[in-house]
Amino acid sequence: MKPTSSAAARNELASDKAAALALTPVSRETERRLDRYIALLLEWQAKTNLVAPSTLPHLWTRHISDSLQLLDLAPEASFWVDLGSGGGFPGVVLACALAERPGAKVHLVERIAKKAAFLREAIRVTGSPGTVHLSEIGDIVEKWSGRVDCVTARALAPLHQLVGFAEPLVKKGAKALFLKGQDVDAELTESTKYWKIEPKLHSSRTGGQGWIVAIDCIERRS
Ligand SMILES: C[S@@+](CC[C@H](N)C(=O)[O-])C[C@H]1O[C@@H](n2cnc3c(N)ncnc32)[C@H](O)[C@@H]1O
Repeated sequence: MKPTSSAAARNELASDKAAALALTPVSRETERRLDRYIALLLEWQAKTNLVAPSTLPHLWTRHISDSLQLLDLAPEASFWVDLGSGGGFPGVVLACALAERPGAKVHLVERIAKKAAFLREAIRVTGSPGTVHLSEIGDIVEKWSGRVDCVTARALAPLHQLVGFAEPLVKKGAKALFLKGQDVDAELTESTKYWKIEPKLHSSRTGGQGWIVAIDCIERRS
């Protein structure tokens, strides 16, 4: 798909944007930031695979709304850590949405240099409160010293691994919010072999078979 060269593709994306903003409304300022982010993502997508090409016509509903819906599950959270940010979902979207909240900050952790470079550029062009860490997740979460209210991950790893990644941050008081697909029950069963957790499941507002797993407390089984 070549969205910028096709009027039909532009129209499709515009109607997808309208559907997404009806589902997860944002302020005018946030919408402008998200527009800049999407424009950059489409530019970079030609040289770096940031999202699955099949999802390009539905960038707003599949990726932007999917990310924005997390805000309602942690309305007071100002300090976020997004693990394995890739093309910026949900991290960059959250940073765009939190830009008007004084003092808010989103940390984005990504181990691939090219993707981290994209994330830095996305934070710059959107003027959002984000910091990109080019790092392995394991290296950074163990020595995290700042405040963290919420830790997120999407399309990163099976749930039992995500719980392990998030454990040091949840022990510091963070709530974990993981975006998961239809196999969430099997992933929860597997996770409880290794971890004592009391997850809350929220069905995704973006349709399909998606779930958000919210976890406030993590203890390793001995
Ligand atoms: C499939 S992508 C998902 C990206 C994004 N969260 C999304 O939903 O579109 C997973 C990303 O996590 C990064 N990643 C995987 N394991 C990681 C690790 N141990 N430390 C840091 N980044 C990691 C990968 O480089 C990749 O960019």
